[in-house]
Amino acid sequence: MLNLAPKTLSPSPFLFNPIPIPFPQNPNPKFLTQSRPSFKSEYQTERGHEFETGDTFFWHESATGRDLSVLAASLYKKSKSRLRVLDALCGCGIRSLRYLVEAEADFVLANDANEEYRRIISENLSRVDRGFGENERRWVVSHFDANRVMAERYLQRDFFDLIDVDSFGSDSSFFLRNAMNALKLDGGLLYVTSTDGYSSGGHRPHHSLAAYGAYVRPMPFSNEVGLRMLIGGAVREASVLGYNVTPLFSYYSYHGPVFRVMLQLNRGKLVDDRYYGFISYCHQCGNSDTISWDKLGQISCPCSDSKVSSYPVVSGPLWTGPLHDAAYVTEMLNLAEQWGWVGSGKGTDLEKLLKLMVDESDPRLSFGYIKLDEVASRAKVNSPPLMTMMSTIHKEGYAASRSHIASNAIKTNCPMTVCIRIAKNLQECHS
Ligand SMILES: C[S@@+](CC[C@H](N)C(=O)[O-])C[C@H]1O[C@@H](n2cnc3c(N)ncnc32)[C@H](O)[C@@H]1O
Repeated sequence: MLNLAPKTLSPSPFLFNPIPIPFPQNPNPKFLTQSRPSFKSEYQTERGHEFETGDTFFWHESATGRDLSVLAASLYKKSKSRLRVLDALCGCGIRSLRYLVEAEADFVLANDANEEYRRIISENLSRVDRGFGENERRWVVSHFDANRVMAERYLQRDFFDLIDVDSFGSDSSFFLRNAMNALKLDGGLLYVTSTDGYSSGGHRPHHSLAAYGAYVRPMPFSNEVGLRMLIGGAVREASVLGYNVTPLFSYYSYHGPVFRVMLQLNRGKLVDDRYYGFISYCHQCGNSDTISWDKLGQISCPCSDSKVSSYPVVSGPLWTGPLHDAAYVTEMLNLAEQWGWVGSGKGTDLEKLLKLMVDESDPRLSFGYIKLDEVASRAKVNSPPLMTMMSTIHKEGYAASRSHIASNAIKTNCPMTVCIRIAKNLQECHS
């Protein structure tokens, strides 16, 4: 039986072989050597926590991504009364610190392959249990390749409730199999990241095929495709292991750009092909659709007279199901309000984001989003005002919501032809 009690500092007593892997052997050296964001100050404050960043890889633009994961982790702790976290690529350790303080994690293993970060991570985490004896510490720092840490935890049957794989700049698919193996599979959480805007934009389909198992073509809602590509890759990997995946929230940020998804894994039902399939986009008429596996040979588009159209381009397989669990996101919003992060007329970006995520979860909405610039260009009118467009779409009996991904776009089940007609009418009314 493993002792979960707080341990001394690295090298981690959890690991089979406490000899760190030297950098050149790291399987992903490109990631370690890439240029890092620089800051004037070596100290930062986030949600009231002061911490040192020094020369570590730290982006304050990722604060919202950290807020979201801490909220989800805290809800998990409240429902399961336990929370063991692996912060597998921890940088300066800010996430580990926040999981310990805000989500009240019982234990955090803060790992970063870069040994030069040892002092900074340890000092940042020392602030958490200040006043406690060394034996009462809830955290351990290690410096190994993340895949190695996860594989060793799995072999020791020492599982985590939450694994955070912040693989900024590299493919999280590289870590997925080991992360899933090291996760508790009665609802354990896996937070994964991609910064692969080229692949989601359809600019390197062979790479997206290799990394995420999806051949991705250019589509106007490519940033949502990026989230679906990331989830789809995890769905495929999980189903190999006999697990199913539920996205709790999916977050796109244009800083990077970064795609982050919080996935819940459970044993049992394998990949649900209702939610794992193909997406088509017709450049001719602007309509998009999902295509199930059994309809792959019969792709046509409403704008085409012929049975088999040459117009739609197809990407996939991707996750085609809901991007968020609306109930979970609502609980996150309530918790954020309790913590004073939102509410009282503050109208914070986090509040707007969480509310948009709930709106986006309306089951009547189709995947993707329609950019109003595209509607305007097809209708040959000026770009229609977003709120007027949405209310007119509602009046016509369709569902519509704003998108957290693109500010001048709507998610809707309204066909492009109807959007074009509405945009033309709006222009006529105002001229
Ligand atoms: C995006 S940064 C982490 C940022 C941090 N999670 C935060 O929120 O501030 C990625 C980190 O992963 C580390 N890293 C790169 N490859 C790794 C690997 N294979 N295993 C473990 N850590 C790795 C890098 O040293 C870098 O600090």
